[in-house]
Amino acid sequence: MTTLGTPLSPSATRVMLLGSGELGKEVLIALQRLGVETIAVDRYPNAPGQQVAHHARTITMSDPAQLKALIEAEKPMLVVPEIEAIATPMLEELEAAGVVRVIPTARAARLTMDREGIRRLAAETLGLPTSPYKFCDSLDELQAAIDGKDGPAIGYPCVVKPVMSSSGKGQSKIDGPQDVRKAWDYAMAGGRVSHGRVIVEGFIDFDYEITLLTVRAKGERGEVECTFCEPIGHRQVSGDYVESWQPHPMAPAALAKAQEIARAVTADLGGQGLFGVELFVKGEQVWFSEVSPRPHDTGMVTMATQWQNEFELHARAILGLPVDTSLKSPGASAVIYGGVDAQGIVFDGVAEALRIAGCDIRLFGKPESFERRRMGVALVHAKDIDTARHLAREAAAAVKPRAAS
Ligand SMILES: Nc1ncnc2c1ncn2[C@@H]1O[C@H](COP(=O)(O)OP(=O)(O)OP(=O)(O)O)[C@@H](O)[C@H]1O
Ligand SMILES: NCC(=O)N[C@@H]1O[C@H](COP(=O)([O-])[O-])[C@@H](O)[C@H]1O
Ligand SMILES: [Mg+2]
Repeated sequence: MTTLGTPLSPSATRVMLLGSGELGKEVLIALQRLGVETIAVDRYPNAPGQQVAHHARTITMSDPAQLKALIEAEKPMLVVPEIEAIATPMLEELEAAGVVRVIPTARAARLTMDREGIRRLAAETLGLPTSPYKFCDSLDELQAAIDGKDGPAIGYPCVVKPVMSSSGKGQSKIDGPQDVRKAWDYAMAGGRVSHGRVIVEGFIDFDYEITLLTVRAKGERGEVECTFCEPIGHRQVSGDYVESWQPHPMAPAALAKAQEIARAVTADLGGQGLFGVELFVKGEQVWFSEVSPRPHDTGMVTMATQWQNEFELHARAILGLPVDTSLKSPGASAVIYGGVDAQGIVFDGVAEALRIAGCDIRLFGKPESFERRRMGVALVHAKDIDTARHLAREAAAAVKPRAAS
Protein backbone atom coordinates (compact mmCIF):
# COMPACT_ATOMS: atom_id res chain seq x y z
CA MET A 1 0.00 0.00 0.00
CA THR A 2 1.31 3.42 -0.88
CA THR A 3 0.88 6.12 1.73
CA LEU A 4 1.53 9.70 0.70
CA GLY A 5 2.36 12.45 3.17
CA THR A 6 1.94 16.19 3.47
CA PRO A 7 4.70 18.28 1.88
CA LEU A 8 6.82 20.47 4.16
CA SER A 9 5.74 18.46 7.20
CA PRO A 10 7.40 15.53 9.00
CA SER A 11 5.11 13.11 7.11
CA ALA A 12 6.25 14.38 3.66
CA THR A 13 6.99 11.97 0.80
CA ARG A 14 10.22 13.52 -0.50
CA VAL A 15 11.43 12.93 -4.07
CA MET A 16 14.64 14.30 -5.62
CA LEU A 17 14.99 14.83 -9.37
CA LEU A 18 18.58 14.68 -10.67
CA GLY A 19 18.23 16.90 -13.71
CA SER A 20 15.42 19.43 -13.93
CA GLY A 21 15.03 20.30 -17.60
CA GLU A 22 11.77 20.27 -19.55
CA LEU A 23 11.14 16.58 -18.84
CA GLY A 24 11.89 16.83 -15.13
CA LYS A 25 9.70 19.92 -14.86
CA GLU A 26 6.65 17.92 -15.96
CA VAL A 27 7.51 15.01 -13.64
CA LEU A 28 7.80 17.53 -10.80
CA ILE A 29 4.40 19.01 -11.66
CA ALA A 30 2.87 15.52 -11.67
CA LEU A 31 4.45 14.80 -8.26
CA GLN A 32 3.30 18.16 -6.87
CA ARG A 33 -0.26 17.26 -7.83
CA LEU A 34 -0.02 14.23 -5.56
CA GLY A 35 1.26 16.34 -2.68
CA VAL A 36 4.82 15.04 -2.93
CA GLU A 37 7.59 17.27 -1.58
CA THR A 38 10.05 17.83 -4.42
CA ILE A 39 13.75 18.71 -4.64
CA ALA A 40 14.89 19.80 -8.11
CA VAL A 41 18.62 19.45 -8.80
CA ASP A 42 20.46 20.70 -11.86
CA ARG A 43 23.83 21.96 -13.03
CA TYR A 44 22.69 25.57 -13.38
CA PRO A 45 20.33 27.78 -11.33
CA ASN A 46 16.71 28.41 -12.35
CA ALA A 47 16.50 25.26 -14.46
CA PRO A 48 12.90 24.65 -15.64
CA GLY A 49 12.05 22.10 -12.94
CA GLN A 50 13.62 24.20 -10.19
CA GLN A 51 11.00 26.84 -10.93
CA VAL A 52 8.14 24.52 -9.91
CA ALA A 53 9.68 22.45 -7.10
CA HIS A 54 9.61 23.01 -3.33
CA HIS A 55 13.40 23.11 -3.20
CA ALA A 56 16.08 23.92 -5.78
CA ARG A 57 19.70 22.76 -5.53
CA THR A 58 22.52 23.43 -7.99
CA ILE A 59 25.48 21.03 -8.07
CA THR A 60 27.73 19.20 -10.53
CA MET A 61 25.78 15.94 -10.68
CA SER A 62 28.68 14.13 -12.35
CA ASP A 63 30.83 14.78 -9.25
CA PRO A 64 30.35 11.80 -6.88
CA ALA A 65 31.33 13.76 -3.76
CA GLN A 66 28.84 16.55 -4.42
CA LEU A 67 26.11 14.06 -5.24
CA LYS A 68 26.70 12.02 -2.08
CA ALA A 69 26.77 15.10 0.13
CA LEU A 70 23.48 16.38 -1.30
CA ILE A 71 21.62 13.06 -1.03
CA GLU A 72 22.84 12.53 2.53
CA ALA A 73 21.80 16.04 3.50
CA GLU A 74 18.34 15.94 1.87
CA LYS A 75 17.47 12.28 2.63
CA PRO A 76 14.86 11.89 -0.13
CA MET A 77 12.75 8.74 -0.21
CA LEU A 78 13.37 8.41 -3.97
CA VAL A 79 16.06 9.72 -6.30
CA VAL A 80 14.88 10.12 -9.90
CA PRO A 81 17.61 10.53 -12.56
CA GLU A 82 16.55 12.83 -15.40
CA ILE A 83 19.70 13.47 -17.46
CA GLU A 84 22.69 11.54 -18.84
CA ALA A 85 25.36 13.31 -16.76
CA ILE A 86 25.18 11.81 -13.27
CA ALA A 87 27.79 9.98 -11.18
CA THR A 88 25.73 6.76 -11.25
CA PRO A 89 28.33 4.52 -9.52
CA MET A 90 27.78 6.74 -6.48
CA LEU A 91 24.02 6.15 -6.76
CA GLU A 92 24.74 2.41 -6.76
CA GLU A 93 26.85 2.81 -3.64
CA LEU A 94 24.17 4.79 -1.82
CA GLU A 95 21.43 2.38 -2.89
CA ALA A 96 23.49 -0.64 -1.77
CA ALA A 97 24.06 1.05 1.61
CA GLY A 98 20.29 1.50 1.97
CA VAL A 99 20.57 5.31 1.98
CA VAL A 100 18.13 5.83 -0.87
CA ARG A 101 16.04 4.12 -3.57
CA VAL A 102 16.99 5.06 -7.12
CA ILE A 103 14.47 5.04 -9.98
CA PRO A 104 14.06 2.61 -11.61
CA THR A 105 17.18 1.04 -10.00
CA ALA A 106 20.72 2.37 -9.54
CA ARG A 107 22.01 -0.37 -11.86
CA ALA A 108 19.57 0.67 -14.61
CA ALA A 109 20.62 4.30 -14.18
CA ARG A 110 24.28 3.31 -14.54
CA LEU A 111 23.78 1.01 -17.52
CA THR A 112 21.73 3.55 -19.49
CA MET A 113 23.91 6.55 -18.58
CA ASP A 114 26.62 5.14 -20.81
CA ARG A 115 25.92 3.79 -24.31
CA GLU A 116 28.36 0.94 -23.68
CA GLY A 117 26.46 -0.41 -20.69
CA ILE A 118 23.07 -0.56 -22.33
CA ARG A 119 24.31 -1.69 -25.76
CA ARG A 120 26.30 -4.60 -24.36
CA LEU A 121 23.37 -5.61 -22.17
CA ALA A 122 20.87 -5.48 -25.06
CA ALA A 123 23.00 -7.07 -27.78
CA GLU A 124 25.40 -9.36 -25.91
CA THR A 125 23.47 -10.42 -22.79
CA LEU A 126 19.87 -10.31 -24.02
CA GLY A 127 20.63 -11.10 -27.68
CA LEU A 128 18.36 -8.35 -29.01
CA PRO A 129 18.85 -7.19 -32.61
CA THR A 130 20.86 -3.93 -32.81
CA SER A 131 23.01 -2.14 -35.39
CA PRO A 132 26.57 -3.53 -35.64
CA TYR A 133 28.79 -1.51 -33.29
CA LYS A 134 32.23 -1.05 -31.79
CA PHE A 135 33.63 1.13 -28.98
CA CYS A 136 36.75 3.19 -29.73
CA ASP A 137 39.15 5.31 -27.67
CA SER A 138 41.05 7.06 -30.45
CA LEU A 139 40.79 8.22 -34.04
CA ASP A 140 42.97 5.26 -35.10
CA GLU A 141 40.67 2.80 -33.36
CA LEU A 142 37.66 4.41 -35.01
CA GLN A 143 39.18 4.06 -38.46
CA ALA A 144 40.19 0.47 -37.70
CA ALA A 145 36.62 -0.40 -36.57
CA ILE A 146 35.14 1.05 -39.75
CA ASP A 147 37.69 -0.77 -41.94
CA GLY A 148 37.38 -4.06 -40.01
CA LYS A 149 41.06 -4.30 -39.06
CA ASP A 150 40.12 -6.20 -35.92
CA GLY A 151 36.85 -8.07 -36.56
CA PRO A 152 33.90 -7.45 -38.89
CA ALA A 153 33.97 -4.03 -40.61
CA ILE A 154 31.36 -1.47 -39.53
CA GLY A 155 31.77 0.09 -43.00
CA TYR A 156 30.14 3.23 -44.46
CA PRO A 157 27.75 4.87 -43.77
CA CYS A 158 28.01 4.75 -39.98
CA VAL A 159 27.17 6.90 -36.99
CA VAL A 160 29.59 8.08 -34.26
CA LYS A 161 28.40 9.15 -30.79
CA PRO A 162 30.18 9.95 -27.51
CA VAL A 163 29.38 7.17 -25.00
CA MET A 164 27.91 9.74 -22.60
CA SER A 165 25.67 12.13 -24.50
CA SER A 166 22.06 12.71 -25.46
CA SER A 167 19.86 14.76 -27.77
CA GLY A 168 22.37 14.12 -30.58
CA LYS A 169 25.19 16.01 -28.82
CA GLY A 170 28.50 15.10 -30.46
CA GLN A 171 26.76 12.70 -32.87
CA SER A 172 27.44 12.62 -36.61
CA LYS A 173 27.07 10.39 -39.64
CA ILE A 174 30.11 9.27 -41.58
CA ASP A 175 29.52 8.74 -45.30
CA GLY A 176 33.10 8.05 -46.32
CA PRO A 177 36.79 8.23 -45.22
CA GLN A 178 36.79 12.03 -45.59
CA ASP A 179 34.33 12.37 -42.64
CA VAL A 180 36.11 10.22 -40.05
CA ARG A 181 38.38 12.83 -38.43
CA LYS A 182 35.61 15.43 -38.36
CA ALA A 183 33.25 12.97 -36.65
CA TRP A 184 35.91 12.08 -34.05
CA ASP A 185 36.65 15.75 -33.27
CA TYR A 186 32.94 16.56 -33.07
CA ALA A 187 32.33 13.67 -30.66
CA MET A 188 35.22 14.80 -28.44
CA ALA A 189 33.75 18.30 -28.22
CA GLY A 190 30.11 17.29 -27.82
CA GLY A 191 29.56 14.78 -24.97
CA ARG A 192 27.68 15.80 -21.83
CA VAL A 193 30.63 14.60 -19.73
CA SER A 194 34.12 14.72 -21.18
CA HIS A 195 35.10 11.14 -21.92
CA GLY A 196 37.43 10.06 -24.75
CA ARG A 197 35.30 7.13 -25.86
CA VAL A 198 32.80 6.75 -28.70
CA ILE A 199 30.49 4.13 -30.15
CA VAL A 200 30.51 3.67 -33.92
CA GLU A 201 27.36 2.04 -35.26
CA GLY A 202 26.52 0.71 -38.70
CA PHE A 203 23.81 2.89 -40.25
CA ILE A 204 20.36 1.24 -40.23
CA ASP A 205 18.29 2.17 -43.27
CA PHE A 206 14.96 2.00 -41.41
CA ASP A 207 11.48 2.78 -42.80
CA TYR A 208 10.60 4.60 -39.59
CA GLU A 209 11.61 4.83 -35.94
CA ILE A 210 9.48 4.78 -32.81
CA THR A 211 9.63 5.30 -29.10
CA LEU A 212 7.67 2.64 -27.27
CA LEU A 213 6.83 4.06 -23.85
CA THR A 214 6.82 1.10 -21.49
CA VAL A 215 5.63 1.34 -17.90
CA ARG A 216 6.59 -0.99 -15.08
CA ALA A 217 4.07 -0.34 -12.34
CA LYS A 218 2.49 -2.29 -9.50
CA GLY A 219 -0.69 -4.19 -10.36
CA GLU A 220 -3.60 -4.98 -8.06
CA ARG A 221 -1.80 -7.79 -6.26
CA GLY A 222 1.33 -5.72 -5.73
CA GLU A 223 3.48 -7.37 -8.40
CA VAL A 224 5.17 -5.24 -11.09
CA GLU A 225 3.40 -5.39 -14.46
CA CYS A 226 4.60 -4.14 -17.84
CA THR A 227 2.23 -1.99 -19.93
CA PHE A 228 2.78 -0.24 -23.28
CA CYS A 229 1.60 3.07 -24.64
CA GLU A 230 0.68 3.35 -28.32
CA PRO A 231 3.87 3.68 -30.43
CA ILE A 232 5.21 7.21 -30.94
CA GLY A 233 6.64 8.02 -34.37
CA HIS A 234 9.30 10.73 -34.61
CA ARG A 235 11.64 12.58 -36.90
CA GLN A 236 15.19 13.44 -35.84
CA VAL A 237 17.58 15.98 -37.32
CA SER A 238 21.28 15.63 -36.40
CA GLY A 239 20.32 13.13 -33.70
CA ASP A 240 17.82 15.46 -32.01
CA TYR A 241 14.05 15.08 -32.13
CA VAL A 242 12.15 17.78 -34.05
CA GLU A 243 8.63 16.31 -34.17
CA SER A 244 6.74 13.32 -32.82
CA TRP A 245 3.25 11.87 -33.21
CA GLN A 246 1.08 9.17 -31.67
CA PRO A 247 -0.22 6.60 -32.52
CA HIS A 248 2.26 5.59 -35.21
CA PRO A 249 0.61 2.85 -37.33
CA MET A 250 2.56 -0.42 -37.34
CA ALA A 251 2.19 -3.86 -38.92
CA PRO A 252 0.96 -6.20 -36.15
CA ALA A 253 4.06 -8.42 -36.47
CA ALA A 254 6.40 -5.42 -36.10
CA LEU A 255 4.44 -4.12 -33.10
CA ALA A 256 4.60 -7.54 -31.44
CA LYS A 257 8.39 -7.66 -31.94
CA ALA A 258 8.76 -4.10 -30.65
CA GLN A 259 6.80 -4.97 -27.49
CA GLU A 260 8.79 -8.16 -27.00
CA ILE A 261 12.08 -6.22 -27.18
CA ALA A 262 10.76 -3.50 -24.86
CA ARG A 263 9.51 -6.08 -22.37
CA ALA A 264 12.85 -7.91 -22.36
CA VAL A 265 15.05 -4.85 -21.88
CA THR A 266 12.87 -3.17 -19.25
CA ALA A 267 12.45 -6.46 -17.33
CA ASP A 268 16.22 -6.78 -17.13
CA LEU A 269 16.64 -3.16 -16.00
CA GLY A 270 13.90 -3.77 -13.43
CA GLY A 271 12.37 -1.48 -10.82
CA GLN A 272 9.33 0.72 -11.34
CA GLY A 273 8.83 3.65 -13.67
CA LEU A 274 8.35 4.63 -17.28
CA PHE A 275 10.93 3.79 -19.96
CA GLY A 276 11.33 5.20 -23.49
CA VAL A 277 12.40 2.29 -25.68
CA GLU A 278 13.81 3.54 -29.02
CA LEU A 279 13.41 1.17 -31.95
CA PHE A 280 14.13 1.22 -35.70
CA VAL A 281 11.65 -0.57 -37.99
CA LYS A 282 11.95 -1.79 -41.58
CA GLY A 283 9.02 -3.92 -42.77
CA GLU A 284 8.65 -6.53 -40.05
CA GLN A 285 12.26 -6.17 -38.85
CA VAL A 286 12.82 -4.31 -35.57
CA TRP A 287 16.14 -3.17 -34.07
CA PHE A 288 16.70 -1.98 -30.51
CA SER A 289 18.50 1.40 -30.48
CA GLU A 290 18.55 2.61 -26.87
CA VAL A 291 16.33 3.12 -23.83
CA SER A 292 15.78 5.95 -21.36
CA PRO A 293 14.72 4.67 -17.91
CA ARG A 294 12.59 7.80 -17.59
CA PRO A 295 10.28 10.00 -19.69
CA HIS A 296 11.46 10.59 -23.23
CA ASP A 297 11.60 13.85 -25.19
CA THR A 298 9.54 12.40 -28.08
CA GLY A 299 6.96 11.39 -25.45
CA MET A 300 6.09 15.03 -24.73
CA VAL A 301 3.36 14.40 -27.33
CA THR A 302 1.50 12.40 -24.66
CA MET A 303 0.61 15.73 -23.00
CA ALA A 304 -1.85 16.04 -25.93
CA THR A 305 -2.70 12.40 -26.61
CA GLN A 306 -3.07 10.36 -23.42
CA TRP A 307 -5.34 10.48 -20.39
CA GLN A 308 -2.20 10.13 -18.29
CA ASN A 309 0.84 11.63 -19.97
CA GLU A 310 4.29 10.02 -19.68
CA PHE A 311 5.23 12.26 -16.74
CA GLU A 312 2.12 11.33 -14.77
CA LEU A 313 2.73 7.68 -15.62
CA HIS A 314 6.31 7.94 -14.30
CA ALA A 315 5.18 9.72 -11.13
CA ARG A 316 2.48 7.15 -10.44
CA ALA A 317 4.64 4.13 -11.25
CA ILE A 318 7.52 5.22 -9.01
CA LEU A 319 5.13 5.84 -6.11
CA GLY A 320 3.58 2.38 -6.48
CA LEU A 321 0.27 3.72 -7.83
CA PRO A 322 -1.80 2.24 -10.69
CA VAL A 323 -1.43 3.55 -14.26
CA ASP A 324 -3.58 3.93 -17.38
CA THR A 325 -1.63 4.05 -20.65
CA SER A 326 -4.64 4.47 -22.94
CA LEU A 327 -4.80 6.96 -25.79
CA LYS A 328 -7.22 9.90 -25.66
CA SER A 329 -6.71 11.30 -29.16
CA PRO A 330 -4.22 11.20 -32.03
CA GLY A 331 -1.76 14.08 -31.77
CA ALA A 332 1.65 15.52 -32.49
CA SER A 333 4.42 17.65 -31.01
CA ALA A 334 6.88 20.02 -32.72
CA VAL A 335 9.95 21.55 -31.08
CA ILE A 336 10.42 25.30 -30.61
CA TYR A 337 14.15 26.13 -30.78
CA GLY A 338 15.78 29.21 -29.28
CA GLY A 339 16.92 30.55 -32.64
CA VAL A 340 19.21 33.05 -30.86
CA ASP A 341 22.08 32.91 -28.38
CA ALA A 342 20.88 35.17 -25.55
CA GLN A 343 19.78 35.25 -21.91
CA GLY A 344 16.21 36.00 -20.86
CA ILE A 345 14.67 35.86 -24.33
CA VAL A 346 11.06 36.74 -25.21
CA PHE A 347 8.54 34.85 -27.35
CA ASP A 348 6.23 36.52 -29.88
CA GLY A 349 3.37 34.71 -31.60
CA VAL A 350 2.10 32.57 -28.72
CA ALA A 351 -1.46 33.85 -29.23
CA GLU A 352 -1.31 33.01 -32.94
CA ALA A 353 -0.15 29.49 -32.13
CA LEU A 354 -2.88 28.98 -29.54
CA ARG A 355 -5.54 30.06 -32.06
CA ILE A 356 -4.79 26.85 -34.00
CA ALA A 357 -7.47 24.22 -33.30
CA GLY A 358 -6.43 21.67 -30.68
CA CYS A 359 -3.13 23.42 -29.95
CA ASP A 360 -1.32 23.89 -26.66
CA ILE A 361 2.16 25.31 -26.00
CA ARG A 362 4.80 24.66 -23.37
CA LEU A 363 7.59 27.22 -22.86
CA PHE A 364 10.19 25.63 -20.61
CA GLY A 365 11.56 28.82 -19.02
CA LYS A 366 15.26 28.03 -19.63
CA PRO A 367 17.19 31.12 -18.51
CA GLU A 368 19.53 31.04 -21.50
CA SER A 369 18.74 30.38 -25.15
CA PHE A 370 21.03 28.93 -27.81
CA GLU A 371 20.22 28.77 -31.47
CA ARG A 372 19.57 24.99 -31.33
CA ARG A 373 18.49 24.72 -27.69
CA ARG A 374 15.00 23.32 -27.19
CA MET A 375 13.07 26.11 -25.48
CA GLY A 376 9.49 24.97 -25.93
CA VAL A 377 7.16 22.58 -27.68
CA ALA A 378 3.88 22.84 -29.58
CA LEU A 379 1.32 20.13 -28.83
CA VAL A 380 -1.74 19.37 -30.95
CA HIS A 381 -4.56 16.86 -30.75
CA ALA A 382 -6.54 16.26 -33.94
CA LYS A 383 -8.66 13.65 -35.73
CA ASP A 384 -5.60 11.96 -37.29
CA ILE A 385 -1.80 12.15 -37.05
CA ASP A 386 -1.30 13.83 -40.46
CA THR A 387 -3.52 16.76 -39.46
CA ALA A 388 -1.90 16.91 -36.02
CA ARG A 389 1.64 16.93 -37.46
CA HIS A 390 0.79 19.67 -39.89
CA LEU A 391 -0.82 21.85 -37.21
CA ALA A 392 1.94 21.22 -34.66
CA ARG A 393 4.60 22.36 -37.14
CA GLU A 394 2.50 25.42 -37.93
CA ALA A 395 2.09 26.23 -34.22
CA ALA A 396 5.80 25.80 -33.49
CA ALA A 397 6.66 28.09 -36.42
CA ALA A 398 4.19 30.73 -35.18
CA VAL A 399 6.13 31.08 -31.90
CA LYS A 400 9.04 33.43 -32.55
CA PRO A 401 11.76 33.65 -29.89
CA ARG A 402 14.01 36.74 -29.92
CA ALA A 403 16.46 38.52 -27.66
CA ALA A 404 14.76 40.92 -25.24
CA SER A 405 15.26 44.53 -26.29
N1 LIG B 1 22.78 3.26 -36.17
C1 LIG B 1 21.93 4.18 -36.61
N2 LIG B 1 21.38 4.06 -37.85
C2 LIG B 1 20.53 4.99 -38.32
N3 LIG B 1 20.15 6.08 -37.64
C3 LIG B 1 20.65 6.26 -36.41
C4 LIG B 1 21.57 5.32 -35.83
N4 LIG B 1 21.89 5.75 -34.59
C5 LIG B 1 21.21 6.90 -34.41
N5 LIG B 1 20.47 7.21 -35.49
C6 LIG B 1 19.59 8.39 -35.63
O1 LIG B 1 19.98 9.37 -34.70
C7 LIG B 1 18.97 9.54 -33.69
C8 LIG B 1 19.58 9.83 -32.35
O2 LIG B 1 20.38 8.72 -31.95
P1 LIG B 1 20.44 8.31 -30.42
O3 LIG B 1 19.06 8.09 -29.91
O4 LIG B 1 21.40 7.19 -30.28
O5 LIG B 1 21.07 9.65 -29.83
P2 LIG B 1 20.86 10.38 -28.48
O6 LIG B 1 21.88 11.44 -28.44
O7 LIG B 1 20.81 9.38 -27.39
O8 LIG B 1 19.45 11.05 -28.62
P3 LIG B 1 18.28 11.19 -27.53
O9 LIG B 1 18.91 11.60 -26.26
O10 LIG B 1 17.46 12.28 -28.13
O11 LIG B 1 17.59 9.89 -27.50
C9 LIG B 1 18.13 8.28 -33.74
O12 LIG B 1 16.84 8.50 -33.23
C10 LIG B 1 18.15 8.00 -35.25
O13 LIG B 1 17.28 8.86 -35.96
N1 LIG C 1 17.00 13.63 -25.10
C1 LIG C 1 17.16 13.89 -23.71
C2 LIG C 1 16.36 15.15 -23.33
O1 LIG C 1 15.57 15.65 -24.09
N2 LIG C 1 16.57 15.62 -22.10
C3 LIG C 1 15.94 16.80 -21.60
O2 LIG C 1 16.70 17.94 -21.96
C4 LIG C 1 17.16 18.59 -20.79
C5 LIG C 1 18.50 19.25 -21.02
O3 LIG C 1 18.29 20.31 -21.89
P1 LIG C 1 19.47 21.38 -22.19
O4 LIG C 1 20.57 20.60 -22.88
O5 LIG C 1 18.81 22.39 -23.07
O6 LIG C 1 19.94 21.92 -20.87
C6 LIG C 1 17.20 17.53 -19.73
O7 LIG C 1 17.22 18.05 -18.43
C7 LIG C 1 15.95 16.77 -20.07
O8 LIG C 1 14.81 17.40 -19.57
MG1 LIG D 1 17.81 8.48 -28.68
